[in-house]
Amino acid sequence: MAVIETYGISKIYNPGKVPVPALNGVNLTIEKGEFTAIVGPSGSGKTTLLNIIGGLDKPTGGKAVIQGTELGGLSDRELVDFRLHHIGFVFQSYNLIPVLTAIENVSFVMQMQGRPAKEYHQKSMALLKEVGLEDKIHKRPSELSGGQQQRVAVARALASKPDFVLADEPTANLDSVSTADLLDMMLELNKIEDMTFVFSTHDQRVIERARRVVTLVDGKIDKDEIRAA
Ligand SMILES: Nc1ncnc2c1ncn2[C@@H]1O[C@H](COP(=O)(O)OP(=O)(O)OP(=O)(O)O)[C@@H](O)[C@H]1O
Repeated sequence: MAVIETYGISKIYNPGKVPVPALNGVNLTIEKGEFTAIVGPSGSGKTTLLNIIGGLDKPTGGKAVIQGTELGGLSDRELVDFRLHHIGFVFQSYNLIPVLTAIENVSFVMQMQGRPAKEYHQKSMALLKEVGLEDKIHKRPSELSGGQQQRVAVARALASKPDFVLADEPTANLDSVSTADLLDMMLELNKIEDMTFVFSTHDQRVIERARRVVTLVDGKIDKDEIRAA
C-alpha cells in the first residue's frame, strides 16, 4: 500500500474578492521508503500541497489518502489524532517549544500519545543519540545552533513512529555545513529505518541528493524524476 496518494487535488484560496488558485489537479503516489523532494518556483503550490498531505489544510477538490485513510473522511478531532500518530512534521523555523529542553521537546509528542514515562524517556534518548545530540539532551533551543535545533525537530518528528516525515523547507535557515549534515542524517534514517521523507526545497544542494524530484509549476506536476540510488 502506498503511504501517500493524492487524487486530483485542487486548492483555491479565497482571501478576498479574487480567488487565488494554488493547486490544480495534483495526482501523486509516494511509496514507503521514498526520499522525495517537492520543488518548483515560489508560489507554485509546494507548501499548499504539503499542508494538504499533512492534514493541516483541506483541498477544494480531490482527495488525499494516507496509508489507506482518506483524510477528507475524518472529523477535525479524528484528524488531530491521525496527525499525531501517522505524520511527523519538520518546519523551516524548527518550531521547538522554547521553555523545554531537547529531550522534553522530543518526549512531548509521546506524552500526548499517552505512552508510559519510562518508555518515552528511553525512546527520546535513543532518538537524540540517533541524530547525534546525545550530549545536548538537557539544552533548551536557545542554547543550540540552528542545525542542532533542526536535528531535535527531526527526532521529535520520528518520536510518534509516523508513517512518513513531512518537511517544509527544512534547510531554509541553515548554513551549507548544517544543511549537508541534516541531509546526511535524513538519508541515513531513510536507509536504516526505511523512513519515508517528503520535503519541499529551493536548495539545489538538497535537490541533488533527493531520490525522487517532483516539480510543481502553477499548481500542477510538471516533472517527476526518479534517480538511481
Ligand atoms: N492562505 C493563503 N491565502 C491566499 N493565498 C494563498 C495562501 N497561501 C498560499 N496562497 C497562494 O497560493 C499560491 C501557492 O502558494 P504556496 O505557498 O503553496 O507556494 P510555494 O510553492 O510553497 O511558494 P514558496 O516557494 O514561495 O514558499 C501562491 O499564489 C500563494 O500566494
